[in-house]
Amino acid sequence: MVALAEGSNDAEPERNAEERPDFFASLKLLLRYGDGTRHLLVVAALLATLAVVLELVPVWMVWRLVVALIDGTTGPGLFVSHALISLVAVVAGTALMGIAMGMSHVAAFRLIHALRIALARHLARLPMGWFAGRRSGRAKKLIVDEPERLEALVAHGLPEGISGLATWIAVTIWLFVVDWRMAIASIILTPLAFALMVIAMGRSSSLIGQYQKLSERLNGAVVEYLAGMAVVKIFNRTGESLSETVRAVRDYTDIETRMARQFVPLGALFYTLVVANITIILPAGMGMMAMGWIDLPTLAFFVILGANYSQPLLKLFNLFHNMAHISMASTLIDSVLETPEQPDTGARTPLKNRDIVFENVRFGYADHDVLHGIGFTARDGELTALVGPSGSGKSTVAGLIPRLHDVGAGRITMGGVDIREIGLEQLMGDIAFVFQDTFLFTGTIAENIRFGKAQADEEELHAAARAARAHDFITALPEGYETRLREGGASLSGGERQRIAIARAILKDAPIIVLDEATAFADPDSEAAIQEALNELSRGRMLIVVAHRLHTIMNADRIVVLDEGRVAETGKHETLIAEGGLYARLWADYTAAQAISLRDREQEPAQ
Ligand SMILES: Nc1ncnc2c1ncn2[C@@H]1O[C@H](COP(=O)(O)OP(=O)(O)OP(=O)(O)O)[C@@H](O)[C@H]1O
Repeated sequence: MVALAEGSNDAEPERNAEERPDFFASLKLLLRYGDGTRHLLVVAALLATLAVVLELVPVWMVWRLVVALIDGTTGPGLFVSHALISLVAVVAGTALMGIAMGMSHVAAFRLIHALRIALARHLARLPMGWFAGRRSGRAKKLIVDEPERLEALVAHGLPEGISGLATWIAVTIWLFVVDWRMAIASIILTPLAFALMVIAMGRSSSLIGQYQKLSERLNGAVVEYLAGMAVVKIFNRTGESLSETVRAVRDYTDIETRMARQFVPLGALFYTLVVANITIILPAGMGMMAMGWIDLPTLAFFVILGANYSQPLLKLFNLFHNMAHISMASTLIDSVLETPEQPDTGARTPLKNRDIVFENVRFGYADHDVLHGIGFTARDGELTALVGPSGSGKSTVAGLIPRLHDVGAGRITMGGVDIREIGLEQLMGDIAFVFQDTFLFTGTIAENIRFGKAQADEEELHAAARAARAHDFITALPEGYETRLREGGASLSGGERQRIAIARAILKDAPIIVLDEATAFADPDSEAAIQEALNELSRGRMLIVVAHRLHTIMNADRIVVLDEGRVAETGKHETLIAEGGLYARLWADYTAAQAISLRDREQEPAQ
């Protein structure tokens, strides 16, 4: 079978990115999204360098005092002045480092903010196929957790690393100017330390792909466990349902431990070698002094300064330790931002009408084909109904109209133009979509309805809610339109949520409404209210309805009957009934089910 999945190709670059981190990805992000942060970072690095130099002043002062002691030129004044200079240098150094850190943190937070916004915007422009198969925990991790990792690099790593390195290079040059042989003795361990650190980073980055997958699995497992809490409780399956979460936690701990085991021994050696140069300086210096190559003050200079000046490099330890994580996060962010958006011509296309025509449309989700050559016409201003057995592809057909997915083959036209040629803004402006599973955001009811038209005033808002038969139940709530909804609108009934979604669509006032009818509502009153709301919605508009309750579409201008991803029949209710085909069978089943439910309802009071 031909795979028609439109989203499957988009997933590839990111999947590859999961395997190995790109150590330059953070830099790439910083260059691309770091507007307003780069100058802060340059100043922060300069201030931090100055601070590190100032931190070395007391060491220099101690050396001068030692030299004075050796020369016998000390006096109380010298001690006091050197102590004062050291004090001023330490205070100034601490203050400058504080300012530098403040600036680098501001830069980091700006960058993280810019990345989160860019990710959120970009995700909204990706084809829905990209999201298929990705657990919601993963998307949350991508926007919330991954950018956070850059804080360690931008706020700490860059200023501390640059200042540490700059000072180290400057002091090394100074050491060479004083005595090149002793300078070699002072620095000989440092390149070794860095070589070990590079090996340690290589080791931990070999596991980072696995780490990434397990940490996403953990996020997904926890999010799902919490979201499915009601089911877990009802089926009393706390133990079993926890097992996936427990496994995810255990595997995550294992990989963290393995990474630490790979990194820590070499990392600890780095730490030791950076501070161990005194063990070379002392014996080498004593030997050279014995041979008369250097004098005592020079030895003192190297013992005091040479042994201390590499210390700022230790601040790089944490950065190196986290570098694999940071680079992996940046690589993932970069690969998502590089994923091509849903194609959009951006064109404003004049249309002669809004007839929607499916021409031999084929489509499949990632793992299987669902539509096999769909063809039908939904005329402007008419009510077209999509009906068929469960799983026949009705919701999929409806979702193709606002391009939630793009067709695999064939085409869909509006007013004679392929909908992929029409700019998304124009297409989305023309279509309002009411989903089967209404999603309401955390926020007030008013905000949720205004999702249809952000600038709508109160009058328009109430009019839309009235038309959607939602006004009465909203005003009956203690806080009315200002009632805050929890995530997904969990505090409302299914019917109430659907009516808010319809109010949203009415407020949007789009000429085409695509409605994926919810399969069941809690009570007949609610169902009647929704029916009225739908009638209101269809007034003067073109309506395409995925219908389950067939009496709602008896008057449809055209009923398209789907069966296993194909159009089985098309026509009006009476004609289709007369033909005695699939629709007639569906109608017979539906009316029989209605009769049973009516009988049950009539019997209820007697029980
Ligand atoms: N997001 C998805 N990813 C993968 N497969 C999907 C997805 N959505 C639907 N399907 C599959 O596509 C087929 C058609 O589903 P669709 O929801 O379009 O049917 P339907 O006629 O609307 O069903 P129902 O009346 O039960 O809502 C089914 O086999 C379903 O399992």
